[in-house]
Amino acid sequence: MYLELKNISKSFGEKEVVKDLSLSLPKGELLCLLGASGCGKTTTLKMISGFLKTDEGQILVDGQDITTLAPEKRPVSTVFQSYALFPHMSVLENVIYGLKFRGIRKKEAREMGMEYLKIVDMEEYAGASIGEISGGQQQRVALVRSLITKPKVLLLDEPLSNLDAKLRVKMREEIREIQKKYEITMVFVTHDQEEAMVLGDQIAIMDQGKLVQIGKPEEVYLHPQNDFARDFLGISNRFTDIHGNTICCRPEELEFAAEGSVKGIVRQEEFLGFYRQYYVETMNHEHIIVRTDRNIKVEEGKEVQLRVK
Ligand SMILES: Nc1ncnc2c1ncn2[C@@H]1O[C@H](COP(=O)(O)OP(=O)(O)OP(=O)(O)O)[C@@H](O)[C@H]1O
Repeated sequence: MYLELKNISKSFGEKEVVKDLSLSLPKGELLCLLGASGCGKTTTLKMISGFLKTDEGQILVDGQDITTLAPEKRPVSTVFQSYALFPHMSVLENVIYGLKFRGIRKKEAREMGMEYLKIVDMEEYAGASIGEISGGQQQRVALVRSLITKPKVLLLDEPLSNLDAKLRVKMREEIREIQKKYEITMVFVTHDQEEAMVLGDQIAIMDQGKLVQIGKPEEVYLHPQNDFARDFLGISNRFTDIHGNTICCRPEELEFAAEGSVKGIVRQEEFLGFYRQYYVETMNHEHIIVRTDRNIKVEEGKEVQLRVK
């Protein structure tokens, strides 16, 4: 494995924020670290980058134990949520900043910088100041600034959270494309489940400092190991059927039927373009979300029965 976290833990005072966390990632894969606010994602990332010391455990990159190395000695680079670009420098100067400390001559560094700006289609902005470029463009600059030092592992801490919904989708596609093309090993922190599913070769779900499950998006979605993973990744229903059994299923796994396993009343209907979403209240006052083909139209207030497909 290329990146290995072995039983790492971190406490702040009495509070244990990361608890005995182990995970590994092959070279060239993108891992999405997914979890609710405060579950320890950023703390985990900071331990990999070296900005925080681990209390326990080991971190290995490409077989090298980096647990006690200073941040600048680690073959790791981070793209922060705030981008952390230098406002008084031009785009190009920002991109080549990290090369200064590597003994690369200015001329060569500038040539490299232009090459990297080309990757994200930004070479014409080389001389612009940071304030003159848009949020999406700043994101691109932050990305290539981290890539230019050729880190073995690139860490991204909610890098898209400052962008509007449309740009987020565009930028995540760009990041994925670059990641695949250059076979970069990445850890991408997000609390957006859709982002995690689209981007990740692997998804690691964290809860209260612990790893709940790690696997391919499909694996985690279709075979959640426990209730937390099921509820966290995608929408999940839990209700009691007419035989008294507890049923857990996804909205798309249910359909309206003449004779189903649960009865209820349609409380709300939503048209979402390529599907319809229904909110059904059962006789036991449990709430179920159902997603159907958009051609299936049921009036609000109607009594219905549902069946697991
Ligand atoms: N330097 C610190 N000192 C004390 N407590 C801290 C420190 N850094 C983080 N914490 C606490 O550790 C917990 C985990 O924080 P962390 O930033 O890792 O969470 P997160 O999963 O990245 O959350 P978010 O999605 O909101 O960024 C939080 O309760 C936070 O308040």
